[in-house]
Amino acid sequence: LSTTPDYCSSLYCSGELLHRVQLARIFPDSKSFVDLRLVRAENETLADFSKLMQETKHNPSREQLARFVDQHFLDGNELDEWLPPDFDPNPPILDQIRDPKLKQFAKNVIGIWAKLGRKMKPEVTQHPDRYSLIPVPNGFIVPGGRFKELYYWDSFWVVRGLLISNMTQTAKGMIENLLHLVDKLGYIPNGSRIYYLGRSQPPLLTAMVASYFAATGDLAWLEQHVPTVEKELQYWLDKKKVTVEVKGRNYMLLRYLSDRKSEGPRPESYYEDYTSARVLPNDTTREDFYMEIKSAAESGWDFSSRWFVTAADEVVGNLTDVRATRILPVDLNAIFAGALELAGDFRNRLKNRREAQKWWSLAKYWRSAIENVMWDPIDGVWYDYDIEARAPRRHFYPSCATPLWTGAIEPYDAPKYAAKFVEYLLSSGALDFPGGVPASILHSGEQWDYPNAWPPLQSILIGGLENSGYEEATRLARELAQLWIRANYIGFSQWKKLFEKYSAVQPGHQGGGGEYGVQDGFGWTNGVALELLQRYGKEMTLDNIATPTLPDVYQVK
Ligand SMILES: OC[C@H]1O[C@H](O[C@H]2O[C@H](CO)[C@@H](O)[C@H](O)[C@H]2O)[C@H](O)[C@@H](O)[C@@H]1O
Repeated sequence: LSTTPDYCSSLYCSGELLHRVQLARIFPDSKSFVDLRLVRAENETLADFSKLMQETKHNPSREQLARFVDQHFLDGNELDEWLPPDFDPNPPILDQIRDPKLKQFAKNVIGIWAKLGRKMKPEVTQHPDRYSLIPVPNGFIVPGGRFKELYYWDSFWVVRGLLISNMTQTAKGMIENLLHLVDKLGYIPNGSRIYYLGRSQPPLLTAMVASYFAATGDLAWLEQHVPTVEKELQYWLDKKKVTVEVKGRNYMLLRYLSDRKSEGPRPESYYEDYTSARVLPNDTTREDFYMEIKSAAESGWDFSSRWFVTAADEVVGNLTDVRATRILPVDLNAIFAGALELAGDFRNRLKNRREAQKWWSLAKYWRSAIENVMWDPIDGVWYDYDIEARAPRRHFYPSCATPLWTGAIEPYDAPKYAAKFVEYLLSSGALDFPGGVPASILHSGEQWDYPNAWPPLQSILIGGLENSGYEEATRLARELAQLWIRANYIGFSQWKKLFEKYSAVQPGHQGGGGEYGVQDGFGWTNGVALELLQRYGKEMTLDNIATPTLPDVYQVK
């Protein structure tokens, strides 16, 4: 890893070989090819490919390319299945769950940790140049399905679920893997593959460290890792900060922005990006498109109407309308404001008062920027802000609850915000679905839009309402938690699976849309289910869950 640059320059990320193989559609999922390992060194593979190109007069057939791949690449198989040593099928959390069916469900969810554990094979560290996988020192939990590596923001809900399951060592190992990546690269890539270099994901490392510290009180561990935590915060400040002028005042906020050095289509979705870009007029617009797409992927919301800016100001566009870099996202900034406050808390615990003050005042600044740029006092909600249009993006997305979730508001203001926010939510139509709160109420065909309901978004919305301390909000939080657990339970009873995303319209059914089939496992789904069962399991029963009646317009035919 010491030789890994901060963006990817190998054959896994660019060049003729990648281009030819991905466009030949040898694999139905573009990610399959870039997950293969090399049989021989990269330069030898490229030399053989040059020979093939010469022999075929630069026009190899699909069969010739397939044969080349077969001879020069192997199924990665770079991870061993790993039973986390602290796995306990019956942790104490189960005693806190009243309903016997839900208790059994929680036990099943916990059992899945044993199936999702992976550890790097020693060969990966010995020959890192033959793999797209980035080595990390400890065993970890993968999301599941095609996602067989570590993902940054997924890890937040996985770590929380592990802590609830009493798997403190595994949680610690996962966080230390992420810290290791910051030490080596200066930031955490989207996932632990070199093709994800140059883009990150929502900055939840500080919150993970806080969760681990809250669970263990391990001050020596905190002291050891605080500099790395701060290094990551500095990366976001250095690379993604932008100044925006609103009502005559300048504010500094963050946006998602992938590294310009990472050119071309996303390697793991090469065919999809390359074909989307075909309609664009020239290389410059195509490069801009690739950069916007990677920046949107950095948000974790890949893809969503959240990032569409259409010429005719239509709500729903297509992927060439993605303009993520001009949008200031509520969730990113609220997560960052929360992280700044936590960094101050860490320094305070370590008695570094001056350092603590520095982070706390930056956190206060960020909270006030969020309030001034994103809070809409009339609608009673936080909106993403479009820097170029100099206007808020007035649509419902569950990310609007993130300031309440991360405490990115002044504590004394929480009930005031929450009262208005609850009114907004109730009138938005977003709570009218029996299978959970959808990612939006806009039907774009993208996976982070209606009708998909995502586990992390339920966690943010429910957690935000709960944190506000406002009675009506906490009541709503409880109802939404019941609805979500019911949907998870129905799905598990029928398919014995937990999905990456669900349908908000048909409780327990898998979600759809986007560029790959739905995956199961699933890391963050397990984590969120356990979080809600821990918080509400004492009173929650499957019998007292009222199902909202779906408005006619959304009925499934
Ligand atoms: O291969 C397409 C995209 O897949 C990932 O995104 C989705 O899965 C991740 C793992 O669960 C999740 O973190 C993300 O929010 C999902 O949208 C990947 O992160 C993308 O970069 C990739 O292009």
